[in-house]
Amino acid sequence: SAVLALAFVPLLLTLLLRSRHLLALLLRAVLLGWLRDRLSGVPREQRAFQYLLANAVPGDPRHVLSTFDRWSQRCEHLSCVGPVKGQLLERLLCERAPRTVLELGTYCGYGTVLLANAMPPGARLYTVEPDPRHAAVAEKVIRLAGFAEDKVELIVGPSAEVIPRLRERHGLQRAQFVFMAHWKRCYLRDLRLLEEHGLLAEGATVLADNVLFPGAPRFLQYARSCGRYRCRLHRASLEYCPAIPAGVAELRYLGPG
Ligand SMILES: C[S@@+](CC[C@H](N)C(=O)[O-])C[C@H]1O[C@@H](n2cnc3c(N)ncnc32)[C@H](O)[C@@H]1O
Repeated sequence: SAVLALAFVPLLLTLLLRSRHLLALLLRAVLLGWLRDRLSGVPREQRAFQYLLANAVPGDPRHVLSTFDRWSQRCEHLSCVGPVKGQLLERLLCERAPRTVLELGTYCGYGTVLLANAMPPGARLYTVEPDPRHAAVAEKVIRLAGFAEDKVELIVGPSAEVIPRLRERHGLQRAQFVFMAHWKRCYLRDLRLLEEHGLLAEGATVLADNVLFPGAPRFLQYARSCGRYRCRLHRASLEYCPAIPAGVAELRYLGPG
């Protein structure tokens, strides 16, 4: 049995070597974050906001974003879209100039600030976050970056409850740009909800983050096969982890068909 056990050593080493970046992420983002939360009694999102307050220039969205990036790269990992995929978002927003933008999954407001900064003048952004603690941080970050309620509206609640009442309660007739960055298992359900409630404008862009890792295979399969979208996959790396490959799906809504 000792010989058998020894035979597994190279296999184990190979597995460890291959998944070293994932293990490092797990250690940094989950274990260390949890430990710091317990020791300090302050959640990491609040710690990030304190860093922003001390270092970011109020009213300067670009500076707010770069301060966030510094925090995530040097101090603690945050699951924000980050600067690399952020460039793709900015480019698409510039090209498409949407008047109405919807973000699912606000977290600390990084993506919200990035989107709001790249939208054309007069455009309106609705962002949805179910966790009240994250929403409280995001609200402060959005206002710190200089965006008022008439430009960016933060809606607290889970997407499945918020989407059906977006029109009546929040006045969103149709979204021309949707950024999905919440739980991957909700992507397909929420895309279908947006379709059912007629909330996607014809030609709308739906950008879905991290569809390869952690991954949203059913969403991708639906988007590619239902005939309502033109799909493109942008290969990138996971936020603040250049060694972990990731992908962003860009969907162009062709109409109900
Ligand atoms: C990866 S973070 C979003 C990052 C953010 N878009 C950014 O770029 O800074 C995912 C967020 O989705 C939120 N979330 C989870 N389930 C959700 C749902 N059903 N509807 C809306 N947001 C959800 C989580 O609470 C978390 O804050």
